[in-house]
Amino acid sequence: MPQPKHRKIAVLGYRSVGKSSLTIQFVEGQFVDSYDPTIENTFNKLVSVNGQDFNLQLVDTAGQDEYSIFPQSHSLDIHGYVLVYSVTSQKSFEVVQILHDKLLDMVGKVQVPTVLVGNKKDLHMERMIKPEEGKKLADSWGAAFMESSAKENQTAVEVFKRIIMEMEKADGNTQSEDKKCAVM
Ligand SMILES: Nc1nc2c(ncn2[C@@H]2O[C@H](COP(=O)(O)OP(=O)(O)OP(=O)(O)O)[C@@H](O)[C@H]2O)c(=O)[nH]1
Repeated sequence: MPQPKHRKIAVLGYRSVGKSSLTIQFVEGQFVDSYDPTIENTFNKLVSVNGQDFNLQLVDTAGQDEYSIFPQSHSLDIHGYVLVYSVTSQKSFEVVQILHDKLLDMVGKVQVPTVLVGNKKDLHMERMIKPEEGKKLADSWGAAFMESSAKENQTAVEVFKRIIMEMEKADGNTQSEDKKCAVM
C-alpha cells in the first residue's frame, strides 16, 4: 500500500459564496444553514482515490473582495485551489477572476491545479451566472469546472475529488477516462 500523500488545498472566493459550507459538507457530511463569516479554518480529512490515500489539509479562508490584499500564506505550500463563486452573484463571479489573477501573480506561475466552482446551484430562481459562463472562464484558465450545492453531499465530495485529480495531473499522474475515480 503506497504511503498517504499529504496535500494542502486552499478554498478561496468572495464572501458568503459557500466556502465553509462546501468544506464542512465534505469533511463532516452536513449542511450548515447559519452564516458565520470565516476568519480562517483548517480541516483535515483522509480520503482514498483509486487506491491512493490522500491526507488532505483544507484551508477554508476568509472571504475576499477585489480590494483585499492576497495573503502570502495562500500561496505557500498549497498544492491546489478551489475557487468558489455563487451562481446567484455576479459580484462573486467578478471577484473570483480577480482572485485568480492575484493568485497567479503571487505563486509566479501561469497555471496551478485549480477547480472553479459555481456554488448554490440549488437556488434556481436566483441564478445570475449560466453554467456556460463558468465553464468558459475555467477553460481560459486551463482549470476544471463544476457547479455544486453545499446542500448535497455528493457535489461537495465531487469538488474535492476534482481538485485531487487536478493535482495528480499536475504531478504527471493522469487517469485514463475509463478508470472511474472513487472517493472512499
Ligand atoms: N441554498 C444554498 N445556500 C448555501 C449554499 N452554500 C452556502 N449557503 C449558505 O450561504 C451562506 C454563506 O455560506 P458560508 O459557507 O458561510 O460562506 P463562506 O463563503 O464561507 O463565507 P465567508 O466566511 O464570509 O467567506 C450560509 O447561510 C449558507 O447556509 C448552497 O449551496 N445553497
